[in-house]
Amino acid sequence: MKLPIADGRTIRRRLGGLVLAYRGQLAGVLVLQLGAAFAGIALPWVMGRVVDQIQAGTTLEWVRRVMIGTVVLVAVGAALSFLAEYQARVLGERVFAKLREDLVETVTHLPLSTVEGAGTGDLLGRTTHDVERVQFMVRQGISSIMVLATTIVVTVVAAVATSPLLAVVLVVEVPVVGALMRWYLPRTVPSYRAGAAAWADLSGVANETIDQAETVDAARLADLRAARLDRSIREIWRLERYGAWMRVVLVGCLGLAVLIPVLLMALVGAWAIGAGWTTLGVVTTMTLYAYQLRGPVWEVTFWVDQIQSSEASLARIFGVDLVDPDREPTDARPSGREMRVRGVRYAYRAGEDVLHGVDLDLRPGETLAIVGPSGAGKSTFGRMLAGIHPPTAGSVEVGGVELTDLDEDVLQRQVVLVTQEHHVFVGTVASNMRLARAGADTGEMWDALAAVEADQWVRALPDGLDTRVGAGGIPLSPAQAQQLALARIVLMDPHTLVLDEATSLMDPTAARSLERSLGLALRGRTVIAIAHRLYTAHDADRVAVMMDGRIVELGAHDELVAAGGEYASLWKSWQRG
Ligand SMILES: Nc1ncnc2c1ncn2[C@@H]1O[C@H](COP(=O)(O)OP(=O)(O)OP(=O)(O)O)[C@@H](O)[C@H]1O
Repeated sequence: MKLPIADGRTIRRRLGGLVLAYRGQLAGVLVLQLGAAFAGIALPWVMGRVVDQIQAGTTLEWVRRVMIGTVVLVAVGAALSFLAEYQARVLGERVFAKLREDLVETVTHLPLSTVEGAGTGDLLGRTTHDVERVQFMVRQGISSIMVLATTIVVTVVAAVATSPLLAVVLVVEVPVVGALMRWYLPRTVPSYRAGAAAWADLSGVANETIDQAETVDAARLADLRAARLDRSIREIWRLERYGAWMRVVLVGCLGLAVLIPVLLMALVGAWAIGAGWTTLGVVTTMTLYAYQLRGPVWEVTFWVDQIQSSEASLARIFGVDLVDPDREPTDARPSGREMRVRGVRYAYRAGEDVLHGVDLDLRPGETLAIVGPSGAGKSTFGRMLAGIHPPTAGSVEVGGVELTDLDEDVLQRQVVLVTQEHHVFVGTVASNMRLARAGADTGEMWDALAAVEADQWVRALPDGLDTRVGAGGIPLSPAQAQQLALARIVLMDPHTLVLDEATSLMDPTAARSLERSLGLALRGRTVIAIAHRLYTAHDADRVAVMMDGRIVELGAHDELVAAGGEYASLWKSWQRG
């Protein structure tokens, strides 16, 4: 399964939305650029007048005055250009920031099942490589394209006003440039798209290999992974080389094409002067206009190329938005803490159920251990109970409301999944805590840390809550990272917790101190413990035995042992060690 890719219409609609959102600033930039463009066309016009006046026999004083005026005009034009460029760059940065913020917002709310199905590599490629590819376009393209558009339009209008006849020469290059682009684009656009996908593939493979380095080492997969990376790199090399070759050809041909109007203007102008249709001054002005247009026309093709190459990346960035949500939250609010599971089924792949109609009623405040052999569906069921995956069929309700009808803020105050992976995010201790509740104040954070006995080591950090931790900051031990995660749970304050192997990866000493913290975090909450060691089950109020995606036994430890069923034999064999 791949993440969707946006079509041309969606890209235009999204870009149009961005432009609309910044229309005020855009209009401001446009006014400044128009001013700069008018100053730009004045110079050739003045030169033409000077030539005509000199021919007619003017005074040196007149020429001197005109030249001083021209210098002032150029200075004003330069100042306007600077302001326009500055404002356009600021605008570019704003639009790019908005694009990134929107993407982060979308990505952080993607249904987990979609991300898992598509693989994290694809998403990573879109949020890194594709964003990098469009950033040049958005940050610099906006200002450059606006400058080009205003310069070309104003210059052509001025040329038509100066000499409609000679202005025709200005457009002779249009069909030539058009033909070049028609040759170039259909050949390169598909390679841009393939290139974007190949880069995403490369980052996915590299990321997966680094992430799973231990597995790669253990299974001696290094050579296979290296060969896989080589394949990706070779494909990128092939596409990039093709793209570079096409650009070399295009640039060479364009260099000649943009010279056509300048040469032609001088030739046709000379002929028109000879025929008495125009003056040397007008031809001077028109030749200078043709010369001035050379750069912008060249640049337009550069930006058309950039737009095409960015379009492939934009299609992938905006495509993330097209993922269907796996739930539609409503305003419904639970009327109690009881959780009720009815007929829950789940399939990672269509038609292959790993849960086959599970029923369960949880009693508020109880501890329920779920035990069973590996692959029985315990973790999958835990994710249903925490509202992470909506069930394929059936329902999981809290206080009479389906978990998937609750919006994220409400859901995390009801039930939270605690896994064995506790990532420390780069940032301060406080920012790590505020992931649980953005508005938490310092007092609440200290209370939460104290609740899991983590306040002492946080106080001992150089800047307390404001100490930077994680990669690049002060490294935290696995136990500290897990305590931080538990403190986050205290901040979220859900009434129910699903624990999936919460302490199994710890070394025994760390595990004991952590279990104290865990015990403190669990106090007063309903707990569903996915138990991989049966003493967790022994201490629980009730035990559910899961086999092949079904709960086959449910009751207190002693009752189940006495009943002599599956649990009794599991318990016996576990006790034997
Ligand atoms: N992301 C996934 N994609 C596809 N199949 C999956 C995925 N996760 C689990 N499964 C499959 O679903 C079934 C139930 O797995 P689950 O992890 O829920 O069992 P478990 O009882 O928690 O096992 P364990 O104790 O080994 O963690 C297994 O057959 C497993 O291979």
